[in-house]
Parts: sequence; structure tokens; C-alpha cells
Amino acid sequence: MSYVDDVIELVVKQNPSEPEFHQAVKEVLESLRVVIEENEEEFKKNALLERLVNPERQLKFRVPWVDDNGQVQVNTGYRVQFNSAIGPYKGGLRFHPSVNVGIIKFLGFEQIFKNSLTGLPIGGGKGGSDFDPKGKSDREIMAFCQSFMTELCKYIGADTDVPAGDIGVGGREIGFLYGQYKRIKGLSEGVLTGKALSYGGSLTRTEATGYGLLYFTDEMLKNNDIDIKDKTIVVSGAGNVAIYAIEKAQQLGGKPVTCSDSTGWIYDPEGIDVELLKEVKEVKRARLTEYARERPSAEYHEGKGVWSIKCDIALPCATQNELDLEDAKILVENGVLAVAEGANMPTTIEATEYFQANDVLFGPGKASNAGGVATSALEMAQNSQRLSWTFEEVDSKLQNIMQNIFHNIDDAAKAYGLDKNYVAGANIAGFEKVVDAMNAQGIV
Ligand SMILES: NC(=O)C1=CN([C@@H]2O[C@H](COP(=O)(O)OP(=O)(O)OC[C@H]3O[C@@H](n4cnc5c(N)ncnc54)[C@H](OP(=O)(O)O)[C@@H]3O)[C@@H](O)[C@H]2O)C=CC1
Ligand SMILES: O=C(O)CCC(=O)C(=O)O
Repeated sequence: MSYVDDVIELVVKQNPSEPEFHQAVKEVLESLRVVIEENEEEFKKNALLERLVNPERQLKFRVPWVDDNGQVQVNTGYRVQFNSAIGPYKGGLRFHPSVNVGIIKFLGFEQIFKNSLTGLPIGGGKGGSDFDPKGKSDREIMAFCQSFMTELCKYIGADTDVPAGDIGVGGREIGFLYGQYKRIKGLSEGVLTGKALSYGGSLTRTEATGYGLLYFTDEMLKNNDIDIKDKTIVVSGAGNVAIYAIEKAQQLGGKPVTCSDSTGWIYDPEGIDVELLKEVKEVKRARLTEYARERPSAEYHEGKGVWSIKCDIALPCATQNELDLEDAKILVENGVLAVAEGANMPTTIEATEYFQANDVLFGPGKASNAGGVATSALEMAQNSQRLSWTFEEVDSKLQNIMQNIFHNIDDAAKAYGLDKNYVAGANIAGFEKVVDAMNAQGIV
């Protein structure tokens, strides 16, 4: 067996019952074979891969809080500080009932390479809790966030670990978390990103992941002689990433016609009304049935189904493994030209391979959704300088970063004779910088 196979086997053995973590490691290491095999003995001697797949630190803690009926509730909190070779751990917090240590580890592992691809000095980490913010009052959300931060604040800081939002964690939650950090530590520092503008947030951070996804997609399409204008776009999700992906897609002349949430999905052949979607999801925190009630052209369907709509471009922006082989077959049959991931690992390995085998351009999340964390790093830079840059300044840096990411991964793929394999390109380009930093810092 090769070194790569040995390490994949080790990860499965040492991390039982963590299928998403196994999947993320397998996807990365499989495409690194070409790099590892060039210098296998050296990598092996330094146990480089064993160090890469083992988090530097993994925290698990109790989060007790009191609900509106006076009942004490207990959730579990996590922070996985995966790799700090390039800079302070950086990555979001996810609050969702499905959260467990394997999910946080897969997200933290992906984050290492994504953050490396941004070209900015940020290491990889991720955290969260099995707490479900849905249906909770603002007071309950605050009580949970304060308890979560009371423990987490011991392990984070502007130069050590800088969390941000992810599923279930938006501006409201970041505000409560930041307030509690400041209260305990007495520090007004850039310890979290995704803050509101009134206390150190960055313009464009709200839009960054969705806008960045479209800047990347547009660059990938242009480099393959495809114009995004008038293309039909199918989007899943109806949260932060999906909303701003839809908005930027429209600004670039594309036509997004779907969105989805955890109970159903919308097909709106006239094109999604993004202002209405913001009102329903960001302001009212309501279901998509509310969108359909207000919009005569929209159809609402229960369950899952956006991938059945004929389209040119597909943008999965909800959650992991939401696009499987069956979905990929339907998309290919319907003539899809490109898929770019807004979510983290939304496409299964089998579906990704099917797209690639059928010449569908495929932008992997660690490259295509890196705009969010890149803009978080820009927020950190502004916090350190005690400055606020304009929307145009941040947006133009974001656009540059996303275009550079596309060209770097394209070049990395070509260097190994894997032209247009952007999955391999992203893993290789992300890995090379991390390895360089790890080697320079000795055996740590
Ligand atoms: N926010 C960011 O900056 C970044 C986010 N990402 C990734 O993008 C994805 C979306 O995150 P974000 O938009 O921030 O999160 P949000 O919480 O804002 O939105 C998530 C959306 O996906 C839906 N969803 C969540 N879980 C499921 C599920 N199990 N089945 C079906 N639908 C589901 C939600 O439905 P409902 O409304 O019913 O809850 C919601 O519409 C995640 O994979 C995240 O890791 C990646 C890079 C950066
Ligand atoms: O902005 C950040 O630090 C978090 C972004 C994130 O969680 C992600 O890229 O998946």
C-alpha cells in the first residue's frame, strides 16, 4: 500500500463514526497522490500527512443555558483548531442539531486548504454546537451564545483563533458572542469576524461568500469561453451564501430560478426576486412558503428537488452532500455546463467524479466559496489597523482574490497534467503552501 492509502486507512481507524471527515480527507489525499508520490520517502519520514490529518487541538465543552420556561438546557460546543502553519486558526461556527465532532473536523480540515488558497495569513479551524437556533426567542439565543462564549473565550483571540459565522450563525449571534467575549476579557479586538459595521465589521462581509462564488464562477466560465449572461442558474439554499450568490448572478446577467430551505424549494421561472427572498429569510426568518405566497410566478415544492430543473449552471449553497450521483445524472442529462460549490462539500465524491467524466466544469468549495473567509481576513486587517475600508475597496480586493484563486488552481492542475481538474488544482495549490510553512517551522 502507498503512503496515501496508509494514511486514509489510519484516519478511518482513528476517527470511527466520522464519515464526513473520512470523505473530506479521502477527497484531498486522493488528489495529492501525484504530489506525494514525487517525494514519498521525505513526506513519510516527516510524517507530514499524519500531522496534517490530526488537529493541533480539539475542544469539546458543555454549554448550559436557561430557556424561556426557566428550564435548564445543555448543548455540546466544539472548536477544532486544525492547523496554524499559515496564521491564526480561522473558520466559522455552525449551530445546527446535526453538528457533531466529525462534521466540525471535516469543515476544519477543508478550511486549512481554503484559507491557504486565499493567499492571506490564516490557518484552519472550525467550531459550533448541536444547538438549534430555529424557533428560539432572541433572549434564548443570547443566553446560549453567552454560555458558549464563556467557555470558548479561554482558547481564542485576535492572534490565536478568530471564529466567524456559518450555518445558523449570522450577525445576531456574532453580536451576542462578541459582547460576551469583550465583557469577560475586557478586550475590543478582532476576535470574531462577521461583526456589524457599528463595532468593527467590514463592508462586503455579508455579501462576500455569495459574491465571491460568482466572481470565481464567472472567471472559470470566461476561461472556458462561456458567457454567464442569460444562463439559467439553479441555486440551493436560502441563507447567507445562496441569497448573495443569487444577487451577484443577476448583476452579472444570469438568471437564477430556484432556491431551497430545509423543508422545501422554490422554482420561479421569472427569476428569483432577491429582495423578497431577503425579506422572507433575513428579516422575518420565515419558511419559503411565505415567498411563494407573495410571488405569483413561483412554485413551492416540499422536500428536495432543485437539481431536477433544467439549467446551464448549478450552485449548491445549502449543506454537505446535498447533491448526489442521481442528481448529477439528471443535471448532466439536462445539459449543465458548470457546477460551483457555495456550500462546503455539498457534492458527493461520486457525483463530482461523474461531472468531471462528463466534461462539466467543476469548482470545488474550498476554492469557489473562499470569498467569505478571505473577506474575514480583510476584516481582521481593518481591525488591526483601526480603519474601515469602503465597500468598493473591499469588493475589488475580493474580486481580485477570487480571480487569483481560479488562476492558481488552474495552473496547479496544469503543472501536473490535470488540465481543467480544478478539484486536484485546489487541493494541490492549497497543500503546497501549507507544507512549505509546516516544513519551515520544524517538527511541530
Ligand atoms: N456564511 C459563510 O460565509 C460561508 C458559508 N459556507 C457554507 O455555505 C453553506 C451555507 O451556509 P450559510 O448560507 O452561511 O448558512 P445559513 O444558515 O445562512 O443558510 C443555510 C441554508 O441552507 C439550508 N439548509 C441547512 N441545512 C440544511 C439541510 N440539512 N438540508 C437542507 N437545507 C439545509 C437552510 O435552510 P433553513 O432556512 O430551513 O435553515 C438555509 O436556507 C454551508 O455549507 C456553509 O458551511 C462556506 C463558506 C463561507
Ligand atoms: O469567515 C470565516 O472565518 C468563516 C468562513 C467559513 O466558515 C467557511 O469558509 O466555511
